[in-house]
Amino acid sequence: MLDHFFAHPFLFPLLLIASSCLYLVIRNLLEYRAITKLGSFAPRAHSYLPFGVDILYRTIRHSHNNTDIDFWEWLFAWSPNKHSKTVEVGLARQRWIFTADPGNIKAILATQFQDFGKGKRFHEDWKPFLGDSIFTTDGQQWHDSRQLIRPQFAKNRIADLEIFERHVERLMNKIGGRGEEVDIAALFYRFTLDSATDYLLGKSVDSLDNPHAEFASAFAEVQKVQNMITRSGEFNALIPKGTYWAGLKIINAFVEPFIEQVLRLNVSYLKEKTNPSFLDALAATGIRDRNAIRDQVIAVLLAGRDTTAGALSFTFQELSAQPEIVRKLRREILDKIGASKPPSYEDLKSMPYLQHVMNETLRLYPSVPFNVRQALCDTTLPTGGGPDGSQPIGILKGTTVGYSAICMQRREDLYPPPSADFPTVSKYSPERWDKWTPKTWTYLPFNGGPRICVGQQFALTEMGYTIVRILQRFDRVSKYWQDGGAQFKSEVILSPKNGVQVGFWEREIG
Ligand code: HEM
Repeated sequence: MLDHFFAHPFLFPLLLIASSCLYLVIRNLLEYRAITKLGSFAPRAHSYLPFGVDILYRTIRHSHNNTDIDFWEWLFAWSPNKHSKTVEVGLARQRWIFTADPGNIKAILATQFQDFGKGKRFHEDWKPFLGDSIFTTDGQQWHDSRQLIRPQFAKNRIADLEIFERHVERLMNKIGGRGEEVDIAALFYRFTLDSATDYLLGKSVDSLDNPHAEFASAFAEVQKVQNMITRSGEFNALIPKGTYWAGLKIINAFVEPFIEQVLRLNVSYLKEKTNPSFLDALAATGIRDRNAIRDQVIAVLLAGRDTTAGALSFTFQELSAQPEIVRKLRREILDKIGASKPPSYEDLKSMPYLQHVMNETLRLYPSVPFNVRQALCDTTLPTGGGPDGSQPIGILKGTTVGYSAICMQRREDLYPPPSADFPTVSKYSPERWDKWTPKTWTYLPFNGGPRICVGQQFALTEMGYTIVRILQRFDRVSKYWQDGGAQFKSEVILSPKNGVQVGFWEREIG
């Protein structure tokens, strides 16, 4: 037998290739049978190279050019039915589904919540940064974190606006009042870091006053590398991680003394404490595990900081381009509380135009534009399959499903036709909210279902408070940023690509 191999040197490699091909054919057949037993296939985006290498290259190119939205639209164009935005792709031998259909997103997030989760891979990739926190886990582990964290965002906890006042005052002191050019986005990122650390730990990192503070730089670096790790999937071992480990050391060294301090206090004292920080409140529940506390605090910091800063930045980008919105918003603010009194939680809620401005920002610029879930069992998605795109799609355990709030919220077919009251979808117009409410599951800046953003009210309060205080002091906003080109980038969280250069004009007193 061995003689044959030596006599025919190509026999062994040929046999190897043939058996690999046979294995692949059988595997694909079995997979095909399993999927068709559950439902249909979605229209497929074709690749012209093995393993979808051309599509992988396309993803990387679009991500590099900050045109991810164009990549998703390119994918959706493979669907023959223009009202179905669900397609599938084979990437590195894995089947991926991409969707911007409200029915499918509702299934992933709510009606079939148990079937889809963040998955093992996400947990592993994020473990060094966020451990076993609310952000990285599924099932019981996630549920326990959610139970622990949710009460900290109850109305009575977020209606205390003292913290925002402290930091917004500092923010405004960095803005000249004679139209001087300032990158307001850069200031908002420092402002939300300061207010979030103050709220979470009871002590701010004060990055508005010390922009190069070690913590701020370390946090930014860790986020950047984490994003690269997440995007590179199977190949993440190739990402250099030196600055990542160094950054984590700095973050932990900053947070740990606060944890040590709070753990020295007894639970009954913490329960009675007036104005407790998030950390105090966590420790008051009796939790004593240092790592668990650290993970939850960092997770909430990550979830709450860039999201709110980005949304504030886009708001002022749009306000600077449309002075009539600034005038109308100021009128509402002055009528409601005047030019100097800080707004209360109730004041903010009773300013409809302010609420419409924030809704409109999050419609065009949802902070988490692209998101992903993994099928935790064999299941289906309700729509997008079959020749006319109306059949359920069969989904096998482990399939990755990408879904996009930004693509869905920019779909013209999900809105009323344009009219005098309702401008085209791409226009920033808070007025459209006067007589219109989006159909359910078509507007999801905070996600939906059991995993809906736990900080939604905190975020809207912080944003509203900041907008009101700025417009009480300044009555005009000049636009210095340039039109054209990609205006945003999406490294997990959407942010303005080149900052937001504007100028503020202090109102004349007297
Ligand atoms: C404009 C501001 C914000 C937006 C648009 C936003 C949006 C979102 C979205 C889309 C998710 C779902 C992520 C996922 O499951 O994959 C989420 C989750 C979360 N958000 Fe927010 N967020 C904002 C601000 C905040 C703030 C200020 C906090 C806290 C201070 C916060 C805390 C959280 C937490 C802890 C989760 C995880 C919830 C869970 O998995 O159960 N967010 N947010």
